[in-house]
Amino acid sequence: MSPSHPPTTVLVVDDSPETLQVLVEGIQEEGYQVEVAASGKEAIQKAKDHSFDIVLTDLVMPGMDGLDVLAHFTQAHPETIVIMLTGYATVETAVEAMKRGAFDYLTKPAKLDEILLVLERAKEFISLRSENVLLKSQLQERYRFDKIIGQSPAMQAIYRVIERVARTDTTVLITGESGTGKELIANAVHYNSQRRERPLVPINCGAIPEELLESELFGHEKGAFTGALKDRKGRFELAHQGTVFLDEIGDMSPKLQVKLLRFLQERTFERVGGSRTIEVDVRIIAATNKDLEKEVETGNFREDLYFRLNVIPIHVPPLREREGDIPLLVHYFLRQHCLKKGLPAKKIAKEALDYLERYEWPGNVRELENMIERMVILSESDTIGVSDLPPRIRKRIPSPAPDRIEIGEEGIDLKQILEDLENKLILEALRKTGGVKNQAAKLLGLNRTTLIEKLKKKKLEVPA
Ligand SMILES: Nc1ncnc2c1ncn2[C@@H]1O[C@H](COP(=O)(O)OP(=O)(O)OP(=O)(O)O)[C@@H](O)[C@H]1O
Repeated sequence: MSPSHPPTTVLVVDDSPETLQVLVEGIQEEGYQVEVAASGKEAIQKAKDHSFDIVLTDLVMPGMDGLDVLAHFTQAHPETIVIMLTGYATVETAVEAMKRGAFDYLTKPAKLDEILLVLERAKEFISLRSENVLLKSQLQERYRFDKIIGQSPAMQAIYRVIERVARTDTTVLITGESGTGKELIANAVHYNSQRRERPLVPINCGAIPEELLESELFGHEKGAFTGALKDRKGRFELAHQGTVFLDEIGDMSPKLQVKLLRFLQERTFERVGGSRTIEVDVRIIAATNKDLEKEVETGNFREDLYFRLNVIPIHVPPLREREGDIPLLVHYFLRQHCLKKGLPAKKIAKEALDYLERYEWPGNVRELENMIERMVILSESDTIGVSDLPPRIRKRIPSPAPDRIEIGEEGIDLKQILEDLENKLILEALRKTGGVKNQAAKLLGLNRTTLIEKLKKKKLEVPA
């Protein structure tokens, strides 16, 4: 353990004060924080107020003996390490103590050196154990959102919201362009919540005609409409104690918006064609790629429903705005799709990856994944190169220079011309991206720091 850790605490339990005196001084000198107890009873009392890393106890004591002390600590303070001190006559009992969970034993009269050695080992054990706990929790951390790839600040902020919101039953509204991973996030919220053992029931409100959607959501009674041959539970009932994921909520008809609003307010509903009021306990996660605020303004979406849904908003940014996530996703999908197809793992050439990083990805992660899947199948070599990329991604910004430039007798200043051209292109990229250096750098095929260095060197002003 490094010196910055708090000192290891040791409780020495012995009924003979002389032994105690010598032991305590010696152990303290080595940097341990030592407490003493003259009986098992006192030890238990002390452990109520302090937590000890290590208990060093005599085996034979009047009243509670060392085995009793051991039994108490393994029960009440399983983290504490117990070491037995024993005379030759009771070595067998000490061995028995080891079987019952003691860390080690020492025979009396124990030399201080021996004691320190055992303490050192115990300390090492404690340190390894806590490292192990840490590693395990880091693993959990990693696996918690194992299907969502991305380390950009934007994604990290989303992970933090997921974590916080998963612990509650609050309604969540996930917005973002198509293919940004909204459904994946809805899944993460559900599977990290206390409802994880109960169903997550998704429904795409945009894909189902209104009449059908109503009965899908709320269920129907026999005879409610032609074709309703028997009673049927809706998704809300099926999701009882779980989560309902209402995808494409922005496409819901005004009539259903009213019914959904009532459900959100009262948590009760009637099946289509039914009069019995049904109560269910579900958490609602809704998602849309529409700008709901705009939809509210134009009267397509009820404002009151919008407020009910937008309790915790999660906005998923488009892929082109997630700094550094594209290479992570590319490698992840390459691995996944090669594995799925039983192919040896393929790599991607740096230059090809550069193109992918510069592309705008209007279809976001879905488009990226589909493209990688196709390339895995189509590319014949084990490294994907620029020629394997679809033409739309390979296209370059058209060169602003004409095909042929005359050079007169007087010659030209090549350096100056190139410098001017470079300046113009940099300014154009900055103008196009509203001065956002990150995006401008991408347009220019530079990394951000290179662009910033160039701006500084050339003393260029970022256009307003
Ligand atoms: N961060 C990510 N890491 C790994 N895979 C992702 C990520 N984001 C999206 N995907 C994958 O991309 C595809 C599209 O994601 P998803 O369906 O969650 O998007 P969406 O925003 O709900 O899309 P839509 O609005 O069109 O319904 C899925 O196959 C999903 O697994």
